[in-house]
Amino acid sequence: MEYSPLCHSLHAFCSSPVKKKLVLLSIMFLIWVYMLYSCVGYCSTMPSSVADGYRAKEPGSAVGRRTEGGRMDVVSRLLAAPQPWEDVESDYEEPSIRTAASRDLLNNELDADRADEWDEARGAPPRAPQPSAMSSFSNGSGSKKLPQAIIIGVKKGGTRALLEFLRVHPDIRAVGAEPHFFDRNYDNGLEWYRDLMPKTLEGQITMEKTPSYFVTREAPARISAMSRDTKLIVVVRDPVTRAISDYTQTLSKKPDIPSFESLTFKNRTTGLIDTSWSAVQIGIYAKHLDNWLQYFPMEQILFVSGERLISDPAGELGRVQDFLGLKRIITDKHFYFNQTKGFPCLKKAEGSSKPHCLGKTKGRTHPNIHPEVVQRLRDFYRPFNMKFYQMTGHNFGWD
Ligand SMILES: Nc1ncnc2c1ncn2[C@@H]1O[C@H](COP(=O)(O)OS(=O)(=O)O)[C@@H](OP(=O)(O)O)[C@H]1O
Repeated sequence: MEYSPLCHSLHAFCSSPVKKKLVLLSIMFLIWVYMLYSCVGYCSTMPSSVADGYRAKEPGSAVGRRTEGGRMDVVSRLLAAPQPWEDVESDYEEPSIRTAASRDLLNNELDADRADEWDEARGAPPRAPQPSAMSSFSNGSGSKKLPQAIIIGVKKGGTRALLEFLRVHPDIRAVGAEPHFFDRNYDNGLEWYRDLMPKTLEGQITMEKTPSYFVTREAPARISAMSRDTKLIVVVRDPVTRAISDYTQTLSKKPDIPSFESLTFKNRTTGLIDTSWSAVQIGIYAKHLDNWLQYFPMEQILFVSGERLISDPAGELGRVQDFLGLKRIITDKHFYFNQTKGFPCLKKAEGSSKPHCLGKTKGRTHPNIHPEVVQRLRDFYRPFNMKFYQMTGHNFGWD
C-alpha cells in the first residue's frame, strides 16, 4: 500500500478512543447543521400557517433581511425562527412574497402611510400547524388556490384584528401580508397572486385582506373577473374616527405633516371639507359601495362593524363564520379583554398556548381634535352615512 502522510496522521489521530469520539461528534454536528439548513429551506415553501411561525418582517432588520433576488438569506431565516412571543403586528410581508414584483410591493408598502404595516411587524407568534395543515405539510398534499373570500376594507376599520381572529378557524387559511394584487400588482397576473396563497385542503377557505381595495375603482371588475362568487367582507368604522386613526398613522411616520384641522378643510373660514384628502375620501362609504354593487350583489358582501368587533368580537365573528358557510368554531371562549391594550385579544393565537394581542401600532393614542372640527366632519358624513345604512339595511349608529 502506498504511504500517505494524511492517512497516517488520521490513523494516528483516531487510534485514541477520546479522539475517535471527537471525530464522531464532529460528524454528527455536521449532519445536524445540514439537516437544519435543509429544513429551513423547506419551511419557506410551507403553507403560511406553518411558515407564519418563521416569518421575517421588518425590512432592514436582521430578521427580515433579503438577498438581491428577494430570497431571505439563511442567517435571516434562522434569526426569523420563532422568538418567544414577541409583540406581533401582522401587516407584514410573508416570506412567500419574494418575486421581483414583490420588491415593488415592498416599495409600495413603504410609501405614504402604508409604511405602518411594516413598522409593526417584528416577529410572528410561533405557530404550530393545525391538524389539517400538519397533514398537508407532512404528505405534501393541499394546493394553492385563489381566495374565495377577501377582506376588501376599510383602511383602519379593524381589518387586521378580523383576519387574525379568523385565522384561528381550522377551515380558514389566510395570507398574512396584504398582497395589494387588485390595486398595485394586477399586472403580475393571477398565477403570481395564487402563488402568494397558503396551501389549502378540500373544504378550507383561502383568504387575504387588502383594505385599499374598497376604494380602488378597478378592484370590483377585477375581482369579479377572477370569480363572480368571491365573498367580500368590509369592516366599517365611524368615518370620523377612521379619518383620525388614518391621520394618526401618517403622523407617526411623518411628524411634520400639517395639522388634522388644516388638512380637513379646503377653506377653514367657509368650513368647506377637502374631499380630495384620502383620510376624508375613504369614509364616504356609500360612494365606494356603489362601485362594488355594479359587479356584486349585496348578498355577497358582508359588513362587519369595527366598533362591535371591539365590544363584541365573538358576535361579529359569528356573523362572519355564517357568511363564509363555516361552523361557528370561534366563540367568546377565544377572547379576553386586555385592559392595558383596551382591546379584545386572543386567549390563544393560532397554534400557540399564549395570549395574543395586536401590536403597538393598533390602538395608538389619537391626537385631540378640536370638537368643532369633529362636529363639522360629523355633519359632512351624515347624509353619506344615512345612504350607507339604507344601502346595507343596517344602522351602524355613528350619528
Ligand atoms: N382587537 C383589536 N386589537 C387592536 N386593534 C383593534 C382591535 N379591533 C379593532 N381594532 C382597531 O383596528 C384599527 C386598525 O385597523 P386596521 O387593522 O384595519 O388598520 S390597517 O388599515 O390595516 O392599517 C385600530 O385603530 P386605531 O385604534 O386607530 O389604531 C383599532 O382601533
